[in-house]
Amino acid sequence: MENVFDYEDIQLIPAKCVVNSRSECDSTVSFGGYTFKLPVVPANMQTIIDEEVALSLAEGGYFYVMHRFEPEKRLAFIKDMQSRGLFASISVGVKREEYDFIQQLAAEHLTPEFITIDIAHGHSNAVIEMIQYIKKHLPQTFVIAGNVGTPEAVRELEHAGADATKVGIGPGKVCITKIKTGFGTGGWQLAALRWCAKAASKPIIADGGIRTHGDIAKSIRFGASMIMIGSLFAGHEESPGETIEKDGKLYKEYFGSASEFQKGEKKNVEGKKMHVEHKGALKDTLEEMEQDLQSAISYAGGSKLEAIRNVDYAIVKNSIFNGDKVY
Ligand SMILES: NC(=O)C1=CN([C@@H]2O[C@H](COP(=O)(O)OP(=O)(O)OC[C@H]3O[C@@H](n4cnc5c(N)ncnc54)[C@H](OP(=O)(O)O)[C@@H]3O)[C@@H](O)[C@H]2O)C=CC1
Ligand SMILES: Nc1nc2c(ncn2[C@@H]2O[C@H](COP(=O)(O)O)[C@@H](O)[C@H]2O)c(=O)[nH]1
Repeated sequence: MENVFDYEDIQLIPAKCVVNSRSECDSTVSFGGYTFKLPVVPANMQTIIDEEVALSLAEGGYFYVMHRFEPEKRLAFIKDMQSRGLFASISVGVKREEYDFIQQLAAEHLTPEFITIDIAHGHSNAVIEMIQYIKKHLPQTFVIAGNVGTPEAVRELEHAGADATKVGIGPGKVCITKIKTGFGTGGWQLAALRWCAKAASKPIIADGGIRTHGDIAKSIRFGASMIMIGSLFAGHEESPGETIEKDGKLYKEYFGSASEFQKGEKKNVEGKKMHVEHKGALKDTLEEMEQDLQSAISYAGGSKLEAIRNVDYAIVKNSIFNGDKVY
């Protein structure tokens, strides 16, 4: 791979401003037949989202993806969201019981608007078969498949019927895949995104490695339609992770979906737990993200998100760990 870089190695180059105020810039995005306030979605992880957070995001005009780690709650969740006139967006895995679940949804004529197939190594027959199964039984559902890190994988999943693919293997803040297996896009996630986006004919979700709000604009520049974020969304009042107090300061737990804390056992562990500083209300972070993105659009010389896609950029340095500690 040539031209390998990550978020911290890139600066976008400003173009002449065409607005008189940043408030004129429109950060909304069309995705899966809906328009959302931001091209950003909190990660489908158990310390990031629960039913309450999902509800407030959908009501507020934001995209969300519910996690898949309490499978018994999914049916009621879909019914509840749809009875409120909101979209239902859930996650599934690829094990046998997930096929039964899809069949049950079809039998009950319950069609979630979005289903995300959430697997560590998404370039696999298991995911291809699940895409095909969902498309056969729930043809109206918008299927997001992942995670992948190569153009071949994007093409294969799209060809199988995925409506969007999710790119990012190992760049996450609580990820240890890169250390335990030696594989992934950790340290070069932004370049991997660009590589995958060039092959994509459908939307791409950039997943993992976002450390600053500026990284959202950089993801857009390199081909993302939507950006999935975990660590920046951990630590809010509403975040489901446990709150702890240390030396008079409040923290919230954030653990990986492949960590022993999620799995309840030490088998194939590829995630860790950390504590992030308490950050206040989620809505304040979303508002700040919107303002920062509006500002980014103005620096891109436009008034809509698309303006960011065409800006020039400079590669400023190289680093392999994206600012993270190894453990
Ligand atoms: N984005 C990322 O970088 C990563 C994300 N994760 C997250 O962790 C959670 C758990 O993921 P995952 O372990 O895939 O889910 P599951 O534990 O549900 O595993 C899904 C299925 O895929 C099999 N499987 C998992 N990894 C591999 C592999 N490398 N090669 C072949 N088969 C495999 C599993 O079997 P078996 O367990 O027997 O192998 C199981 O049958 C997900 O939420 C995922 O998003 C995890 C790691 C990386
Ligand atoms: N390798 C692992 N990746 C994981 C795990 N749990 C979640 N994830 C991925 O991380 C992103 C969030 O990244 P962040 O940098 O924004 O914090 C999430 O969406 C998953 O794709 C895990 O246990 N191991």
